[in-house]
Amino acid sequence: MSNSIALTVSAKDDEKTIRAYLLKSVNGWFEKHQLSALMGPSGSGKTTLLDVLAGRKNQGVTEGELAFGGQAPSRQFLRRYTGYVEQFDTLLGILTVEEMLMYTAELKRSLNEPISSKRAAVEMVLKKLALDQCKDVIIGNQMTKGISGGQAKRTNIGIALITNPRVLFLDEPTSGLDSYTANEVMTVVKALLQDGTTIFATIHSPSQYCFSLFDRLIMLVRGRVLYFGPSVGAAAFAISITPKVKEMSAGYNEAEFLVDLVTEADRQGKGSEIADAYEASSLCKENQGQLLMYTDSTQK
Ligand SMILES: Nc1ncnc2c1ncn2[C@@H]1O[C@H](COP(=O)(O)OP(=O)(O)OP(=O)(O)O)[C@@H](O)[C@H]1O
Repeated sequence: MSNSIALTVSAKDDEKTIRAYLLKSVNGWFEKHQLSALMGPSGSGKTTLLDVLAGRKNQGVTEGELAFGGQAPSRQFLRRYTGYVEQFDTLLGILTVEEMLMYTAELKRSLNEPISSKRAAVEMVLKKLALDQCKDVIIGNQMTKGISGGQAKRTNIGIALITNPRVLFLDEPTSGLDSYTANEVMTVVKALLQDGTTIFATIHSPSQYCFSLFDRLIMLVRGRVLYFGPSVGAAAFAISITPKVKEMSAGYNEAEFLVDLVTEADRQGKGSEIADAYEASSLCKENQGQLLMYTDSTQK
């Protein structure tokens, strides 16, 4: 749950140092067994919000309230129970997929855990991410061809899964993938919810199929929320509060049009107008009411 999250950094304005908002009044909640998307134009604050939620932001001043299961997260909690998958692969090209996961297990799981148990954890991750078929293939690099782009994304997710996180943050899990492979990766991610994991992913322009896999969506413009709610109905709502700077022509899917529309409106200087319209909407009031109930119930 996040309540009134704001992040400011120092910036220069006419030689004066001011506080600039990267995030402002960001409210929302994410539930287990749910896959939530974070969308918005480039530079709208998606990675920044993901970093704040995952406790990885060490620049600027963060304000507001952040709770996991009703409690403010400690550093240990975040390290033990959350996993973060960065946009760019952090894999060692000389290892095979299985070796990479085993290396991570040795590095991140308890020193006292027997090797057989670490091996079992690696096998489980290989199975969950449908990586068993390529477990003995070298990861590779620009010079030596190894596993495919989709397999590399899944291996990267596997690294985060090795410690059994309860909350998984994914930054652009489909970037650089063709739509078939992107859909395949997101189908595998969706299946991870069965264990009760909460998954939150930034995503740029998802295919219609990929968008349909998301349960909830939070959409940002200029570091402010313009939609928070179920992904079904998101497009209609966001389109209703966004100035009509372009038409939905044939060939667009809803999610793609939504991002293009908001980006175009923002480029025309109407970003704050859209965020104001969300804040004045009945949806925002309902969300605030729900958030209050969450806060009250966890404080009792
Ligand atoms: N330390 C900083 N000081 C000033 N501005 C910053 C700092 N860090 C990030 N920004 C700005 O904050 C904004 C949000 O950046 P962020 O990376 O979160 O955007 P994004 O929505 O993830 O973008 P993209 O889709 O292009 O990855 C950008 O305009 C960026 O330039």
